[in-house]
Amino acid sequence: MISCCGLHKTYGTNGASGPSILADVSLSLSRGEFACILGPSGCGKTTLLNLIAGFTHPTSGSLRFRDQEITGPGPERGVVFQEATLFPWLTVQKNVAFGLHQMGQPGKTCAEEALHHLALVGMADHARAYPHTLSGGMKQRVAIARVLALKPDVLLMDEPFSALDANTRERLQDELLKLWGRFGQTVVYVTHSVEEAAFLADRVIVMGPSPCNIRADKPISLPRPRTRYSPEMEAVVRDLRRELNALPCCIGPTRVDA
Ligand SMILES: Nc1ncnc2c1ncn2[C@@H]1O[C@H](COP(=O)(O)OP(=O)(O)OP(=O)(O)O)[C@@H](O)[C@H]1O
Repeated sequence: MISCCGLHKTYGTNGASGPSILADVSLSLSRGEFACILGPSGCGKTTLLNLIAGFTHPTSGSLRFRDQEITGPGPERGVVFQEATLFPWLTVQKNVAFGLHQMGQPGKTCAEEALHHLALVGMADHARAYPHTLSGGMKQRVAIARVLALKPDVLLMDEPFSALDANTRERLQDELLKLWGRFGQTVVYVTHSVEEAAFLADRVIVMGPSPCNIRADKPISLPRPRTRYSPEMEAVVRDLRRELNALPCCIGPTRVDA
């Protein structure tokens, strides 16, 4: 579904090479796979996600979605950010319908589809509410409904639940897994939480700094549905923590000579 081969990313200015943000990252993701990306702050997790989303371009290397070079964002790759970026002047339903309108669907279909997807995330009763009246967890549900309404093949999620309290985070993780079980998207989920990665992922990709690239790629073979607190889960968490503890702290990108 997604393949990155020898990806390098630098942010240069005026033609000069800037710091090396990603160095030789290669990764293949299969259809329906749930991959978590784990790693210390600043090791390039969001940069990798943004490249797959098409928000930014690799300096070199190849990046493909279904064998086509990724040249920009597309509805087949939906993104959920850490903070729900809803339009404050639109109701919840209109926020979800917005992307469908943009894709040229008729108004009635957009409204119905929006309501249907709000129901999937338990927000249908709030369809007429405005974003400022919602809690953080509710806003994130709407953001997920908005992305799901576009029926993406890939869900790119950048620490989507990290700003929420522990109970809400766990509830939303459960709901995300139910939606994923139902629709089978490929999910790339960036997190700082070892426990979250162990609970959600089929596969955990550990990134490290200096140079920023992939250090480990660990299949998580725990059966689903998973129990958060079990000896098997604790063993996976310990193993992931060992991987992370072996990494140096990220002290910023490596400067590349111009
Ligand atoms: N637009 C940009 N211009 C220049 N440098 C950037 C840009 N975006 C990110 N960086 C740098 O790239 C490096 C990786 O950032 P990135 O956000 O991908 O890391 P991360 O692993 O997601 O970090 P965190 O876990 O803290 O969110 C950082 O050193 C950051 O300063």
